[in-house]
Amino acid sequence: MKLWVDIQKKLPGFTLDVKFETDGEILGLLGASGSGKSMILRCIAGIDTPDTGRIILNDRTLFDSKRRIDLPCRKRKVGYLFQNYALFPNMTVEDNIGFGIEDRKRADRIAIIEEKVKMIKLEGLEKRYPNQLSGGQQQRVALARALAIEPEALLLDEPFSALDDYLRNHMVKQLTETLSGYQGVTLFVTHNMDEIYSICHRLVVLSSGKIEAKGGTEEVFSSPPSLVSAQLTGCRNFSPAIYKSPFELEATDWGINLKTKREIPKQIEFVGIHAHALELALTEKEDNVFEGRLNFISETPSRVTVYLVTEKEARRQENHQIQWEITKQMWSELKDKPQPWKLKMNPEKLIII
Ligand SMILES: Nc1ncnc2c1ncn2[C@@H]1O[C@H](COP(=O)(O)OP(=O)(O)OP(=O)(O)O)[C@@H](O)[C@H]1O
Repeated sequence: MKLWVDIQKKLPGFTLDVKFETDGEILGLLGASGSGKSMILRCIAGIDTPDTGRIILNDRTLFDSKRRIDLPCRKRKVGYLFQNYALFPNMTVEDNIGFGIEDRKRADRIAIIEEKVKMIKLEGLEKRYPNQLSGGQQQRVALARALAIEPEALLLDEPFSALDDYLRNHMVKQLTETLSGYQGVTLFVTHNMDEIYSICHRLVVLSSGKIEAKGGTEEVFSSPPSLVSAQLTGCRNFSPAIYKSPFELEATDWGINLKTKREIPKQIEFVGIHAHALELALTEKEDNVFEGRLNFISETPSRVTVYLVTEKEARRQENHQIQWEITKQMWSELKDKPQPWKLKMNPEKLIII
């Protein structure tokens, strides 16, 4: 199973220009709103047409501008799960699922619908209309409809964006289970990095219609190659950086020198560290220990984000904050300890850009 995409499309104020390929693993497309994620899916599905380029699914050319090939949607064998599910409101669950397979023999069609209803665990609700289903159930019907055509590629466009947190976690688990039995290519679009991290093995990071990073999900999250890809994969702490030696840099906004595990290129621009990767220092002798003072905190029900200013920055009366994300438990142990606190940036966790 293989999908190969190399497409360009120009619109007023926006240019899409991407090239990537993917096989049977789930590929995530991560990008901010307006970065071109849906447009890529629409071009693969045949709903939108690139200006130039090629799209090849397994050994079939879906689109080739030079050879003037542009297969219609229904011949592409591509299943599309839209952001808002786009179920037909006047059709029952079974008719929605069977919509794309009306050309099949009646008995086959009934068998496929039955199998898909079972897959999404909606037995007994076949005669219901979409407005008689919960958001999560509607989404499962939309997934069943996309899979009923037995697609070689499945395109999922922000399938969880309309769900609340509880249902979202539940659906992520369910979708992963359903997809584990699916043999085709899957593209999963979202701007939610947690979803990408838990669902996708590989990742393409998009910004303004261009690819900022691609590779294994873990690898891109731990070593994003650009500032934008680091931000999109959740890094909130950055400082401009100056090369000092192959394994030492100066983080100018934070007023500290840092040792690194990875060799630093002379043209280094930024250093970053994830908010959850900061640690309390156990001894002064460790690498990359610095002193920080509390500026303020923000809380969620389970985590606390501590906004710190390094001691040097405080003296310079600068205010480049460092975010440190910790558990509530850790915060309750930390908050009454005398300041400045001694923290460290583990050399292995530094992101070098
Ligand atoms: N028909 C169109 N005419 C002009 N510009 C368009 C058209 N369709 C999309 N765009 C622009 O193309 C860009 C990419 O849109 P796209 O819907 O692919 O973004 P996205 O990354 O999926 O965003 P979101 O996460 O908000 O859905 C946007 O800047 C959008 O305004």
